[in-house]
Amino acid sequence: MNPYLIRLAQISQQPSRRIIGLMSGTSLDGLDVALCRVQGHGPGTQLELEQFTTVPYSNEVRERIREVFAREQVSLEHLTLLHPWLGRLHAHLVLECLREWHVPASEVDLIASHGQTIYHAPQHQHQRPDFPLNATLQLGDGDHVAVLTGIITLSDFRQKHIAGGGEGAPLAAYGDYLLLSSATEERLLLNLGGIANFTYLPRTGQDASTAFSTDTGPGNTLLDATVRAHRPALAYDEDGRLAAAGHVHLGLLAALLEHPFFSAPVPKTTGPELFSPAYLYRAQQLTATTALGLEDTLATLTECSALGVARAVTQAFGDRPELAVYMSGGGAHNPTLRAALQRHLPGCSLATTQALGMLPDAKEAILFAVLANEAVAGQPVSLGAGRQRVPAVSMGKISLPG
Ligand SMILES: Nc1ncnc2c1ncn2[C@@H]1O[C@H](COP(=O)(O)OP(=O)(O)OP(=O)(O)O)[C@@H](O)[C@H]1O
Ligand SMILES: CC(=O)N[C@H]1[C@@H]2OC[C@@H](O2)[C@@H](O)[C@@H]1O[C@H](C)C(=O)O
Repeated sequence: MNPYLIRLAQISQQPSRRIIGLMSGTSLDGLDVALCRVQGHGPGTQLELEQFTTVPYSNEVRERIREVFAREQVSLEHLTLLHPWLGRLHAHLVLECLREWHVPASEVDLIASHGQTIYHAPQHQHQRPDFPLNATLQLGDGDHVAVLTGIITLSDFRQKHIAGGGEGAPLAAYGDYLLLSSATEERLLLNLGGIANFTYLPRTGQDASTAFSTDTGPGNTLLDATVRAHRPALAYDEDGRLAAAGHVHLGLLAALLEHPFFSAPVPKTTGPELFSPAYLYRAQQLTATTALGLEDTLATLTECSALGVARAVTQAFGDRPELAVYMSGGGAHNPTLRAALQRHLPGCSLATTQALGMLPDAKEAILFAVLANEAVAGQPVSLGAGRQRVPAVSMGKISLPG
C-alpha cells in the first residue's frame, strides 16, 4: 500500500490537523497563506489561525497570469505552461513561509490549495446552447505542490461543487456555516474581494438549508483596473481616497446597473469575465462619460459595488433588512466603500469579521483549510436539503507527494 495513503488515514483519525490554506484571488495581489490548527470536523470544528501572510506577487507573476486571466482567447501553450509553473511557485512560497515561521514541513498535515481562477463560466454568463453546463478553471496543479513540499495536498475544490449541481462558487457558505454561525444572531458574511460575495447564516438551530452564499457583482476589480489605467504606478485606491474626492455620475451608475446580472435572483456567481474594463467602457460610451475624471469614475464604481451588494441583500431579505454584517477581503479596508454600504443598508450593523475573532484578510484561505479538513476527516458538508447550489459534497482532489 502507498505509505501516503496510510498517512492520510492516520491524519483523518487525529483529533486535530495542521492545515495550510492557500488562496490566490481575482485581484492578483498575491498568495494568501494561512497556517491553521483545525480541531474536529463538521459542526464541532474549531480553528486556530497560527500564522497568516499574503506573499505579494511580483509583476512578472501578475503579467504571466494576466496573459490568460478572464480572456476568451489565449495561447494554449502559455496556459499549459502556467498550470505546473503556478503549482511550483505556490509550493516554493509555502516552503519560504514555513522557513520564516520555523515550522518544519513534516509538522504540517495537509495543504489546501485553491489555485488561481483564470476563467469562470457559469451557464447564465456563457449562454452557449452547445455546452449546457456550469464551468470554472483553476490553475496551479496540486501534484507539483505535493511533490515539492512533501505535504499531502488537496486542490481543485470547485469541480465537485459543479458536479453536485452548483456553479463552482461561492464555496464560502460551507466554511462560514461551520465556523461563524451564531445561536443569537442572523449573520451576513460579506467578502469584498475583486468580486463581492456574501453568505447568509440563519441562527444555529434554525433551518440550515436557508444558508447560502452568492456573488453580488464587482467588489474591487473595476476600481483596481481603473486606477491602474490612469495611474500605472498604483495598485489600488488606498483607503478609497481618490473615490472620496469624486462625485457619483448618476447616468453612468444607471448604465452600469442596467446589466441583467444585478436583477437575476440569488444565489448567482460571476467574475472579471463579465465585470471587465470592456463592461465599464460600454457603459461610458452609452452615457458619453469616457472622459470622466479618475475620481468621479472611482466614486461611481464604488457606488456600483455597494449597490450590487444592497440589491442582492434586498432581493433575498426584503426592503429594509436588519442583519449583522461582518466584512472581510481587501475592500473591508476601504472607508469610502464601507460608507456607501452603510448608506445603502441603513438597517444593518457593519463590522469586520475581526469582531468574530477571524482575521478578515485570512478568511478565504481559511475556508480552503476547512474544506480540506472536511474532505479528509468529515462527511460531505450538508446545509440540508432545499437550497439548490449548496450541494452536500466533499471537495478537493488529493495529491500524494510520492
Ligand atoms: N487600504 C485599502 N484601501 C482600499 N482598498 C484596499 C485596501 N486594501 C486592500 N484593498 C483592495 O482589496 C484588494 C485585494 O482584495 P482581496 O485580497 O480580498 O482580493 P481577492 O482575494 O484577490 O479577491 P476575490 O475574493 O474576488 O478572489 C486590492 O486590490 C484593493 O482593491
Ligand atoms: C470562481 C472563483 O474563483 N470565484 C471566487 C471569486 O472571488 C470572490 C468570488 O468570486 C467568489 O465567488 C469566489 O471565491 C470565494 C473564495 C468562494 O468561493 O467563496
